[in-house]
Amino acid sequence: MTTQTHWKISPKDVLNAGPVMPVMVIQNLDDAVPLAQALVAGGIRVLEITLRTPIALQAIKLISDNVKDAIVGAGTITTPEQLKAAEDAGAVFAISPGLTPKLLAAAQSSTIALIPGIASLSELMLGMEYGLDHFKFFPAEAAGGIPMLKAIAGPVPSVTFCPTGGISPENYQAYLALSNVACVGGSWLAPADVVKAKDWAKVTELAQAAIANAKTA
Ligand SMILES: O=C(O)C(=O)C[C@H](O)[C@H](O)COP(=O)(O)O
Repeated sequence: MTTQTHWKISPKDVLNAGPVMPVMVIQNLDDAVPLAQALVAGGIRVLEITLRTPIALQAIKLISDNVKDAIVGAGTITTPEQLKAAEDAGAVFAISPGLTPKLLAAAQSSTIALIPGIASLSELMLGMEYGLDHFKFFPAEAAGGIPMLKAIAGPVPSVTFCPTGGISPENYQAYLALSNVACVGGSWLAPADVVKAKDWAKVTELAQAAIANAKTA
């Protein structure tokens, strides 16, 4: 198995840093630092900033430079060019919704960790051929949810997942209880309306609740 010893952080450390990973869609650059600070204040260190908005790379740079306890990752990475841009902006890991041989190959020579998404056994096996054993499971609910993860644990027990897509306060504890799940991802931790209202206290409250309820899972 190839090991990515040159990555700034290991996918294992990213997925084990906490039970929940917020999927952040930042529309206004002014929101980037206060939103990240609010999540960190609530006990969440690993942040996924999606490349869904034009200012996402600037947001990654601002948060990396100004929120010292945050472990900053870029989401929605689909190409080697985006991986490079995320690396240049200061992200220490990248998450992709899926995987391609081109992206997997580019990650081998990147300094930042790639946590690619899979939704099938063949995609998983392709990622494993590149030495990976930590993946996003996306879109979790639509791609088979908990029964799918339990089924994968049969033939491939050595792989760990961060299920994302359709995860909510109602179902995340059941995912966390699975042997092959280290954390879950979701946009519910940074809801668009709460961010728009700049209600940072609410963001901290959501983070604290997610962590506290994960412990009782
Ligand atoms: O943009 C990306 O990088 C993605 O891959 C998708 C996100 O992780 C999910 O869309 C989050 O799903 P929800 O929590 O159901 O909103």
